[in-house]
Amino acid sequence: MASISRNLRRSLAPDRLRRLLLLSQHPREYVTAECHRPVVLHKRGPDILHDPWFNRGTAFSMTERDRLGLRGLLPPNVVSSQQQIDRFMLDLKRLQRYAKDGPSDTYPLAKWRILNRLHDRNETMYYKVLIDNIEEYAPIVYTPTVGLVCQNYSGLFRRPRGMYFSAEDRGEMMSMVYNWPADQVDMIVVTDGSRILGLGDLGVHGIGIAIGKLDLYVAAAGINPQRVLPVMIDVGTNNEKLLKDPLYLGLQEHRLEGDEYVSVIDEFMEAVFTRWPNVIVQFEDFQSKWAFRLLQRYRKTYRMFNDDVQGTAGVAIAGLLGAVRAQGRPMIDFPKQRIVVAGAGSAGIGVVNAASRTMARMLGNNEVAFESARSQFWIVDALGLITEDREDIDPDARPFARRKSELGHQGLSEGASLVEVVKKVKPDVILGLSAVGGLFSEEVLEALKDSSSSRPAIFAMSNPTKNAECTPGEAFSILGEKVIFASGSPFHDVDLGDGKIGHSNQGNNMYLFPGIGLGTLLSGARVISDGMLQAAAERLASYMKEEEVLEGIIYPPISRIRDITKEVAAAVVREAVAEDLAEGYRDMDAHELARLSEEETIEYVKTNMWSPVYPTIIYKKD
Ligand SMILES: NC(=O)c1ccc[n+]([C@@H]2O[C@H](COP(=O)([O-])OP(=O)(O)OC[C@H]3O[C@@H](n4cnc5c(N)ncnc54)[C@H](O)[C@@H]3O)[C@@H](O)[C@H]2O)c1
Ligand SMILES: O=C(O)C[C@H](O)C(=O)O
Ligand SMILES: [Mg+2]
Repeated sequence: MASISRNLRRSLAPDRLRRLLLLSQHPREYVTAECHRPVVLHKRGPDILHDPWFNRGTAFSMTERDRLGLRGLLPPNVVSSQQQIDRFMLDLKRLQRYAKDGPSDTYPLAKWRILNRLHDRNETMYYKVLIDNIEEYAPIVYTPTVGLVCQNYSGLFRRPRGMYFSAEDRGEMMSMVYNWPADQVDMIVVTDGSRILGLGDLGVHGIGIAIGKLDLYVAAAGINPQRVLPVMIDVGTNNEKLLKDPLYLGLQEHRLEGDEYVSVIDEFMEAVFTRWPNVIVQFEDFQSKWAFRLLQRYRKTYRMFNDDVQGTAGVAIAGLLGAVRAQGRPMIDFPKQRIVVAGAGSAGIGVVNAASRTMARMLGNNEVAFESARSQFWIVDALGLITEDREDIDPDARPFARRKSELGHQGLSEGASLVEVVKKVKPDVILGLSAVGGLFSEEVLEALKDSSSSRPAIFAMSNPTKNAECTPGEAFSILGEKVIFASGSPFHDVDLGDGKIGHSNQGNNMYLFPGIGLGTLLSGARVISDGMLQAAAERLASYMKEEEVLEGIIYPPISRIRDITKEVAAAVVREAVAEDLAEGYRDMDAHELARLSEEETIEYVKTNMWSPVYPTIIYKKD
C-alpha cells in the first residue's frame, strides 16, 4: 500500500493530510487498489485453477485450498509467491535455450512463448515477472518481438485473448460486446491490423500489438489486468500472402473501404461506449489514411486517442527538447532548431504538427509564430522533399510543404532526395518515421557532419529493429561522441573506447501512452485534449535531469517506466482539472481533485496503480 512521505506529511494542511491518509489507508473507501480488496467468486475448485485472473497455483494456502475446494488438486507443498517466481525464472532461463523451433527461430520468440503460457495460466504472476524484469521482458512482450509474434500469429495462437469484431459482425456488435466477461473495462487498445509497426498489413494477426500495448498498461500504468481489453477489428486484409494462406486466422477478403469501413468502426465505438461508458480507447497501428480521419471523427465525442499520431508526437517533442538542452541551450531555443523529418505518415505528420505547435507557443502563438515554426521543418517522403509543387499532395502534409519562395535560395526543389536536403539545410535534427531500415545511410550521416548544431541529433524511430533508419553504432562511428541518438526499438549503448559511452535512447511512445491513459482514467476527463497531451510531453521532457541530458541521455531507461508513467499521469490529471474537463473518478470527485496539490496528485495516482499481489478470494454460491 502506498505510504506518505515524511516531507509531504509536514507540508500538508491537517484536513488534506487526513484525506490523503484515508486514501492510502482505506483503499476500499477511496481507491481501486483491487489487489488488496477481497474478490468474491461464484466458482470453486478446478474452475478457479483454470481462471488466469484468480489462479495462484501452488501458492494457494491450505486454508484457501479448503475454503475454495482445492484440497488435493495441487501438490501438497505450499510455496510463497516469491518461491513460485524463482522456480518459474529458473525454468524460463533453462527453457529459452531449448525452446527454439529450429535454426531460423529466435530466442526472443521462445521467451515470448514461455511468458505467454504463464499469461494464460496465472496473470498475477505473469505481471509480477514482467514488472520486476521490465528491462529484459518489455522487448519480448512489446517492441520489437511483438512484431515477430504478429508475423507468426497463426502458429503461436493457443488461447484467444481479447475480442474480435469482423465485417461479418455488422449489426451484432451491440450485443456481442456483452460476451466479454468483465463488467468494467478501463482501457481498450484497438487495431485494424493495417499497419503493424513497420511491417505493413498483418490483418487479424495484428491483435498481438493490442495485447503488447495493454501489457505495458498493466506493467507501467498499473491498470488492473481484469479491466483491459485488446480488440481487433477485422475488415479484411490487403496482404496478398495472407489472403492465400490456408493458416490465416482472419477474413480472407480485401479490406472494406470508404463509408463501409467507417460504419464498422462507428458501430464498434457505439457498442463499447454503451456497455462501458467510462472506457478509454487507444487506436493503434491503423494505416495513416484512417488514423487521422478517425481521430478527427471521434476525439470530440469519445474518450479516445491515437497513439501513433499523438503519443508518438509527445515522445518526439520531449526528445527534441532534450536534444536542445543537450546542446547546453535552454528549451526556449527549440524554435530555432532546423528539423528534417523522413516519413509523412500518421507518425511523421503527427510529430511535425505537434512540434510546430510547441514552437509556435514558445514564439507567442500568433500567425507570425506559426509561420516561423512551420518554416523550421523539411519533410521528405517516398517521393522526396514535399513542396508546394507536389501534385496530389496529401492534405495532412500540405501545411508543411516547402513554399516556392523558400526553395530557390535553399537550392532545393520538389522531390529533392534526403541526402540533398540534409546537405543544403544542415539541420540540427534528422528524424525518421519512414519504416525504411537503413534510410539514414552513410551518405546521409556524412552529410549531417555539416550540421549547424554542436550536437546534432538523430531519431531513428521506425520499428521494429530492422526498420530503424540507422543503428547507434553507425551514428556514433560516423558522427562521433557528440551526436544524440534515439531509436524506436531498443539498442545497446555503444562503447566508444577510453571509457566513453555512446548512449542509445529508446524514443518510443511507450513513455507516454500508459500515462495518458491512466491520467485520463483518474481525472475522469470526458475527452483527451491537446493540452492534456502537451502536459504529458512536457512532464516527460522535464523528467530528465540536466546532467543526464548533457551526457546525451534524453529518455529514461525502461526500468523507470512505472515511475515516469505515474508522473505523466499526474500531469495529465492536473491539466484535465485546469481545463475543467475532469469529472472525477470513483469517490474522488472533480471538486476534490481540484484541491489536490501537485504532490498529492502524484500520491493519488500512485495509490490507484494496481500491483501484482494475489487477492483474498471468497467463495459465494450464485
Ligand atoms: N518510435 C515510436 O514510438 C513510433 C511511433 C509510431 C510509429 N513508429 C514507426 O514509424 C513508422 C511509420 O509509421 P506510419 O504510421 O507513419 O507509417 P506510414 O506507412 O503511414 O508512413 C511512412 C511514410 O514514410 C515515407 N517513406 C517511405 N519510403 C521513404 C523513403 N525512402 N524516404 C523517406 N520517406 C519514405 C512514406 O512515403 C510515408 O509517408 C513505422 O515503422 C512505425 O513503427 C514509431
Ligand atoms: O509499437 C511501438 O513500439 C511504437 C509505435 O506505436 C509503432 O507503431 O511503431
Ligand atoms: Mg503503433
